[in-house]
Amino acid sequence: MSTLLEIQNLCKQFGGLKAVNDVSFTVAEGEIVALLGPNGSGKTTVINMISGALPPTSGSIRLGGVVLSGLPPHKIAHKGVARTFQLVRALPSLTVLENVITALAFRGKPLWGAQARSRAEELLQQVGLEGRGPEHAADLTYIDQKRMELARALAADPRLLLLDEWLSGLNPTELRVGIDLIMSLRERGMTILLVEHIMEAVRALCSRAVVMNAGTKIADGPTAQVLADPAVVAAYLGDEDA
Ligand SMILES: Nc1ncnc2c1ncn2[C@@H]1O[C@H](COP(=O)(O)OP(=O)(O)OP(=O)(O)O)[C@@H](O)[C@H]1O
Repeated sequence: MSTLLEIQNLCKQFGGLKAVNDVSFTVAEGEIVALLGPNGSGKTTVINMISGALPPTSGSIRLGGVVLSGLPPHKIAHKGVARTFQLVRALPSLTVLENVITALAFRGKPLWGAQARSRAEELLQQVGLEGRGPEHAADLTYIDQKRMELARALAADPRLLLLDEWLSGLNPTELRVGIDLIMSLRERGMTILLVEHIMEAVRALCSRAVVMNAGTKIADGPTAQVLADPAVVAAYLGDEDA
């Protein structure tokens, strides 16, 4: 497998706080990698730097060899990075179909009119919302909002999908559905970096895990091995909320 995402010596400083401290890791093409760590360990800050929401203090981020660090979010999106957020960010007054069509209009090669409509319907089918296009986004259940958010991220035809706690807040039945949906993306060859606190999902989905603690990378390897690592267990035990 060839390397798609390459993060080298990444740092982010907020005043006196080193939120991300010299972190390096890679994600290969077609792989699902978990980015783990107790609350406040710097995971979302890493995701924010990959997507361009925050500029790194130092270090580099490359996608397929192309440097992303320092570019604004829309340019990074056009180079193939899409993300979901911890809290769903949809357009509640629009229909489900319109929400996806809007995302198609903002991608690197925008789609319009009938082409956009047909691609949006295809994406809705892919996330399990077939035929639900005319419904108002505000009326969707939580899992369906999550599905729609995923369709909006996939509208960009990303090379790398960043899922920031996409599965959080789901009940056990919905969680199973969510895990299956991410598995179906993996079967289509999607490369995913996933921040997640639900270990059941991490074990089911991720071949590899990278663990952070207090801004520093403390483990990186096959998921089962990493989760059994005493340093990882100790980091989580030190965090009552995890
Ligand atoms: N914009 C910001 N300004 C100042 N400090 C920040 C900012 N964003 C994050 N931090 C701090 O950086 C540290 C890492 O936060 P981050 O949100 O990346 O952690 P996390 O691992 O994603 O946590 P969680 O699992 O709770 O989402 C925390 O101490 C946080 O308070």
